[in-house]
Amino acid sequence: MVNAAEAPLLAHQEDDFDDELQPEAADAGRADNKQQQSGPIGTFVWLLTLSAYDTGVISATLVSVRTSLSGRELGSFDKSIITSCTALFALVASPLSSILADAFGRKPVILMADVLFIFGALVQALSYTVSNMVIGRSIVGWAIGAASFVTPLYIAELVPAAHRGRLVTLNVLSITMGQVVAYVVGWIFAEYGEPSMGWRFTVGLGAVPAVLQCVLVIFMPESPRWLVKAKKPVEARAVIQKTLGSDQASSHLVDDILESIEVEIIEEENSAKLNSRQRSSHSLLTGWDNLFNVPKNRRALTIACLLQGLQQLCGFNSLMYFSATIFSMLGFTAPTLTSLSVAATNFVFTVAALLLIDRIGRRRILLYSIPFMVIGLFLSAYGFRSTKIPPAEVKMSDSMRSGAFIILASIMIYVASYALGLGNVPWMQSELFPLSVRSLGSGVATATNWLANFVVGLTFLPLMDSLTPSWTFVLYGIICVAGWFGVWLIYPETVGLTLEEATGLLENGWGVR
Ligand SMILES: O[C@H]1[C@H](O)[C@@H](O)[C@H](O)[C@@H](O)[C@H]1O
Repeated sequence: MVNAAEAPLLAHQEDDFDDELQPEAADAGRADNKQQQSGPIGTFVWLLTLSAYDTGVISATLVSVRTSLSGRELGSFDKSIITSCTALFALVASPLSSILADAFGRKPVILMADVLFIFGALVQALSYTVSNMVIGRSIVGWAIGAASFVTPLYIAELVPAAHRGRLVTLNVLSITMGQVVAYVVGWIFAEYGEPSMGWRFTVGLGAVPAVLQCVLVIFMPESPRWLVKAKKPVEARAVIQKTLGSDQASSHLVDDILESIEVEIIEEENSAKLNSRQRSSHSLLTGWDNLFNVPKNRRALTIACLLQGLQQLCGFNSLMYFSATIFSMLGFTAPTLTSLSVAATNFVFTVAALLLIDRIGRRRILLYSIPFMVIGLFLSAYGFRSTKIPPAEVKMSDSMRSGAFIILASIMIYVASYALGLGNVPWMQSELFPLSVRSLGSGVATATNWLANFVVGLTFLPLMDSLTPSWTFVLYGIICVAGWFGVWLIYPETVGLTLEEATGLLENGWGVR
């Protein structure tokens, strides 16, 4: 997802910048944060859960749809396409929305995403054929791609400096939280709703946070950074004044902040010009050239793509999307409730990770947690092997039940260890890149994430059918083992380093000692 890509980048870079230039400004910002957190921006940040609702909602939907689409039970192919088209369109939409956000501002793009969320939710809720559902999920994919890119960017540009550093944290938290909400809603409608209608409410409810966000956005200001870039300093000034709270913000402080934004934009433009002159190529290509041909940038990109690719290819989202399908196949009587444990464990251990990550370190937390993912995957493979999957009409025997519980327990081990490491660490990607290629590098790594997400969503059920469930889980286990060696070989520890030190590590090699 492009979501966390830009946010941490701006967070760190502007944190340092503001703190260096005007200590009092940063202090005032910090004091002001406490007020901001509970204000509209706090609400706004939590509305980020919006894009995640739509990734979590599919699990319960797939088992509740039954024959309401195209008048037949969904096959593996239907389920795979319905699920993965969302990731595919998100992948295309995020780079496009970054162009729109530069041309027209952040607010119009957020509004556009909200309209797409509402429209997509309605199309899904009113679908009577598989292809209509695919269209609805694809529209939502566009919305997710745009929202996950522009919302954190907008918040990062709007909130006072000291608040921004928390954005990576909040972002992953709100994603996993959105998935929990979607699972709970899915479960309630699957259990208590009218069988052929419940799922329609589950997907349709995706429109509600979008409507709320629309209303909120209309009253929020445009990003001051974008306004300065668009040569509208007077409007930018008014926004800064407003976000600082008019009583505290002396005009001196507002001028300082405005000036710092202007200086930064001029520096960016100058360095872009200089680069393109030095390399005598078109400026659009310079960034790419820098990213691929400067060894330390190439190393940073390799690491970021390895981590993002591994985050998806380890198979986690196949559980996020299909856990209810798996648990109903295993004969659990309330599969949507059982699968809620996946989303809830993911959320709880994400919270734990965020408390631990700065103490244990990124490299170390990955090296410790991935082996437990492998254990969880191999144990579930064993569980699947020793459990005969009962035909739908046959009641479960005790041995079947204990096999099913082994699978459930090992999936929990896997999910918890995923959430502790791989679920979070890749989103710290921006700290690997120097400023000149930070945004581009994070964007490419994020695209790798969506691409791998798409591949996993598309192939999971066909793999379960053709390879058997056991071998599918073994395959994910092997990918994790390979990934562990990759991390061990090339991912240096960056915890506790300044951004310059972190990017400096990759100057003459991988920086792994
Ligand atoms: O960091 C997030 C989180 O782990 C989510 O639970 C998962 O669905 C996303 O794909 C991932 O990017």
